[in-house]
Amino acid sequence: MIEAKGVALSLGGRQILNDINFEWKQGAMYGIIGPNGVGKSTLLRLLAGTERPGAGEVLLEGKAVSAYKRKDLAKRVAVLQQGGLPAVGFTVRETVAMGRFPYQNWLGEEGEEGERTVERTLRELGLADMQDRPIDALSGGERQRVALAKVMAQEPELLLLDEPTTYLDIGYQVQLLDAVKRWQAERRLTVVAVLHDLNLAAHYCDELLVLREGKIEAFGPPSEVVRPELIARVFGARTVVLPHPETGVPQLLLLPETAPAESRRERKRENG
Ligand SMILES: Nc1ncnc2c1ncn2[C@@H]1O[C@H](COP(=O)(O)OP(=O)(O)OP(=O)(O)O)[C@@H](O)[C@H]1O
Repeated sequence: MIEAKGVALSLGGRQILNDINFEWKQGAMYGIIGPNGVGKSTLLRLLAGTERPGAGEVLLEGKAVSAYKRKDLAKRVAVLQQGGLPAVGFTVRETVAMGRFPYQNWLGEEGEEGERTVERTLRELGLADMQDRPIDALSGGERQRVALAKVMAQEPELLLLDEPTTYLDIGYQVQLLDAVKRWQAERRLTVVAVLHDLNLAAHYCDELLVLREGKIEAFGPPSEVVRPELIARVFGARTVVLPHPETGVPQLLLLPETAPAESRRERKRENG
């Protein structure tokens, strides 16, 4: 349902992405991973239609993303970006209701269906109790939940997430991704997420796309992609990969050059 065909893009005279091809189906969760500056957010912008490819095309349901009218595209595609909320002056409820803009008439009205969707979304994300609070009086984690609620209220078929867990503590990270995953399963939503945390990516994504030097280095389920050789080639980091003791999902442990102080002390004791 979302396809990239020979997509290439140069920015500022530099080739950022080249020969990107994939065909992603409805209802799955895809992760985009790769080192800093490799073009992950750029690829997300191409999928969202906010950037146009220099060559090739991005197709949504067989039609070029750029050929959709703005409101039609917004009914199908929602983007959760860092800092994607208005700065001040709106309550939680008003902010979530902004997600309904593709369904409103030119007076900004929609009727009962919109109200019901906002209510349900506030409830599902545990925001009902704080719906009248101004968003500038919320913590970073709470704001991120409001941002997710806003895109959920948009009821898209395709949800694009750009590093959604940055700045969130581990509790909020899991809570946010669990909410996305639940929603994805219930509504056969397609999710594409740029994630830096490879362990979270392996847990939540059905398939991972690995970018290296502007091209697709690997694509497949986490069990095929999260391997020490590939991680070393792409990120230049030494790692150990172990199956999660409860889920079996591959999880990475970093192997820094310097041993931690505790294990140095341990070895010293062993050596007398
Ligand atoms: N408007 C622009 N003009 C010129 N270069 C740009 C522009 N936008 C992005 N770039 C460059 O394109 C490259 C890819 O940027 P992008 O933000 O897509 O990387 P990323 O993989 O998401 O990085 P990170 O992991 O650091 O967030 C970077 O080198 C960036 O400096």
